[in-house]
Amino acid sequence: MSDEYAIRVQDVSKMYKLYSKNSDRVRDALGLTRKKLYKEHYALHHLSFDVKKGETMGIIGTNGAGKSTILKIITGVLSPTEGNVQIDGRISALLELGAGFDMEYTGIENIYLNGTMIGFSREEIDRKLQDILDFADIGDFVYQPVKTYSSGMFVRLAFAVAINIDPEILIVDEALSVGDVFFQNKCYKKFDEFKKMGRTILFVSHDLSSISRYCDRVVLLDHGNKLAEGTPNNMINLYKKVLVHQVDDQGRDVTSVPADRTGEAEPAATDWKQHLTRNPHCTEYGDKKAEIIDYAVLDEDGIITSSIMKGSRFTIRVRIKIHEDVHYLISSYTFKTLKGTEVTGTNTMFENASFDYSPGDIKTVTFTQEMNMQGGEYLLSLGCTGYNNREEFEVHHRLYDVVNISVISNKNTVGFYDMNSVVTID
Ligand SMILES: Nc1ncnc2c1ncn2[C@@H]1O[C@H](COP(=O)(O)OP(=O)(O)OP(=O)(O)O)[C@@H](O)[C@H]1O
Repeated sequence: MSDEYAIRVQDVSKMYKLYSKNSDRVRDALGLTRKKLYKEHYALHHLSFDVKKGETMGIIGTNGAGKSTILKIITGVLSPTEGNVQIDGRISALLELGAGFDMEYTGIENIYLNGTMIGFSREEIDRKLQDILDFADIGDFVYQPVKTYSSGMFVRLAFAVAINIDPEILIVDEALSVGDVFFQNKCYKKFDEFKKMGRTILFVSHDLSSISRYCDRVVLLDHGNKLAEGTPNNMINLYKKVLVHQVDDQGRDVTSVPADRTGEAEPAATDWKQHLTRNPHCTEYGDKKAEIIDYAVLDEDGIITSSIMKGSRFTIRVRIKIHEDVHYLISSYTFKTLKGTEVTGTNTMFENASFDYSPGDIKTVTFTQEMNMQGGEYLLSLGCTGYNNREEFEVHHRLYDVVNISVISNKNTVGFYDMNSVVTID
């Protein structure tokens, strides 16, 4: 393999045999029949990509896309059905929580166990021990069996071992999401140091902000196939379309989404919401004198999506059917954190956007604004309320926490909101 590459994945396929009965598996294993007793399931299909030395490569894709499978093949935990993988450099992998750890052993014993598995001598591990303990920062718990650890402590120790044994290639699968934010921050700092030292990182995550912030290139997998490979932002945009089924198996756009930006007459019937996953725990109520019949969240390219890049303009669109004579109608939206704190929101009354309507009308309300919330997960609520002719407040239709919106960010500040400070230093 040329010196340029740390990892070369060449035409790798992984097929699992799926048996409908356990007895079929046994009969097949014992060679008792010539009949094919299983269905073939390809977790990976002719996958090829290269990771250059010094690169941070991300792998993204929906659940079951094959991300963990390719990492396990690269680290040698699984063997491919076809194809091959070439590695140049000492690998340290942080895959599933617990892989390579013995639950009955203490933290210290596991450090030695892992170190020796990777090929270090006891003396070498002795020299690294303090760094590992400092990084893990789990105090006296290192003397306890790891089965007593919380998942957070566990990942601290596992990451501390993985990163401090001086690997040339670091492979991380999602595990960081378990730690608290400060520990995550410490790990990402270590990533930066690592990158500066010219080391290679292969990184799987559902956290698109981290992918955007740390990766040089990204491979997008879907159902075991490589859909595309490219810059983080291009791949994240394509992934957002995969999430709402707007690409074919070659990564091409296949749906023209009806929520238009052209100002043409609105089509009578829309079904934007089918492109978004509705929160199964959404609370819905109201007298339905006016009803929210459809809604969409669109990114700056007019694509319906539940992931918005921080700093970009985006749109919330709501279609309301007016069933009865209502006096003063208000359409609103609110973003909340997953813990239920309201972060921001507005409505047509605050925005002085009153509108005329009559029973039987369908109105589309469009809110367009810049996404300035921090990277993270939020719940969007929509409302259609108003005042009757006695000036009493009425709730016509509310969809509380109807969709989960991810804000993707490669810069975070403190709190919920970014004031976009301009900093100068004299
Ligand atoms: N031991 C197994 N036997 C059969 N099928 C398997 C096995 N392990 C994984 N698969 C299948 O292989 C496919 C890829 O799985 P993999 O875990 O690599 O996906 P992933 O992209 O890492 O998903 P996630 O994001 O949910 O972790 C899935 O369809 C999964 O069901």
